[in-house]
Amino acid sequence: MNMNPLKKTTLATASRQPQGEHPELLVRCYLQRPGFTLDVDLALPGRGVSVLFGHSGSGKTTLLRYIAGLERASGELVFQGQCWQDKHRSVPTWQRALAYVFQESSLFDHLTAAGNLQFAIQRARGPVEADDLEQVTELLGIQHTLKRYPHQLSGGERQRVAIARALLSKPRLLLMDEPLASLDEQRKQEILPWLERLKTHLDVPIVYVTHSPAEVARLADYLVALKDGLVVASGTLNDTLTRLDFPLQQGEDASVVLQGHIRERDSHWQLVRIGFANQPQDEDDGSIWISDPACRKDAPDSLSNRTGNAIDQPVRVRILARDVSLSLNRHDDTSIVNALSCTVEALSNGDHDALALVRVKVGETRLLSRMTRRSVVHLGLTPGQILWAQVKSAALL
Ligand SMILES: Nc1ncnc2c1ncn2[C@@H]1O[C@H](COP(=O)(O)OP(=O)(O)OP(=O)(O)O)[C@@H](O)[C@H]1O
Repeated sequence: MNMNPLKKTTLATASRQPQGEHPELLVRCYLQRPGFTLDVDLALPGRGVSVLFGHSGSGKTTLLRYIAGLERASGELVFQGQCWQDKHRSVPTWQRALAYVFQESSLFDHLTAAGNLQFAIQRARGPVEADDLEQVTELLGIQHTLKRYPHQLSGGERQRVAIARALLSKPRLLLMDEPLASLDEQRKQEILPWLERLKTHLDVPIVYVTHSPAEVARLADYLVALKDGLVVASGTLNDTLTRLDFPLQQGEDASVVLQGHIRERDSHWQLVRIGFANQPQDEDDGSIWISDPACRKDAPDSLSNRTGNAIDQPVRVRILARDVSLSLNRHDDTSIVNALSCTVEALSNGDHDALALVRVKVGETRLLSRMTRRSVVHLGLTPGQILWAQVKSAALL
């Protein structure tokens, strides 16, 4: 679906330019409250999902509301070459081509789901064809909800209708403020695949607020970490997650999220090979074997080996730093299937005095390994050193 093909312009100054992307949203914002200052200078890419991540009170919602024109602050805001705010003017929210999805679905209770969608269609920024309505309801899997009122829907269904309503207003930018926050864990797991579909099928850039590492791993293409109103890191998902000082990397959950493709299936041992290089034949950038998701009892049809369409399917894989060990020599006398030749890039102290975090490079792919500082000294690890990374397990997201 291509409801809103994006016009590409290059706007950012070099210092704020997101790598590998055309910046489409330039945000400079300065706002002071008692005990809190938001001071941000960012260039966000014009496609995919940019996640604003940070602890409670770090300023995520305030920044999103500023982009929407709901928060007064000094600064500058330029979206696709259009100035929404500078020191002379502030374009009102209704004139900004955006839609906002809140934590709670905010549907009209007296209207059915279809009525809520019609409300958006009547106020849309451009003509909404019958096809658009069909595509959006299919994309979010809400066809069965259309005749029902909000109180007759589950929390996840209500949120999906709210997202559909936002899309049918034909925004050129979608802002989502913790859209899963009001849902229990099971509902979150239900709705995440729909959000993943959204990002794959939609040409509208999304700015998404969350403090959930799981949502970052599944949805983010570009990541901005906020702390006490300041940007402490920003960049593509892989660049930020492999920074040793990134807030998400402190603790047991330190991990990288790699984007790759299913390259090969071993039906005898029920394993698949995930390659991280762009070319199927190129294994230099790393390639790991994991248990075949199609053989799980709850495997979705799209991954099923019976359909035969899974090879070359793009996937995301999360590898925890604690599941990666390093050794000077390659060992074949181990139960660990994946051994990758790698180069040490950087080392830092871990979240505990006894622990260290080591970043290694396998071709162009970066992994993190969490180990004791004693092991670092024992192996004599230094940047540039060539050794072997053993990946104990990896999760297909
Ligand atoms: N309307 C308001 N008036 C005054 N202070 C506010 C207001 N809204 C938020 N704040 C304060 O501004 C700071 C940033 O709040 P904000 O809601 O942007 O953080 P957040 O990162 O989105 O947090 P959370 O994850 O809990 O939603 C906090 O110190 C908060 O207490």
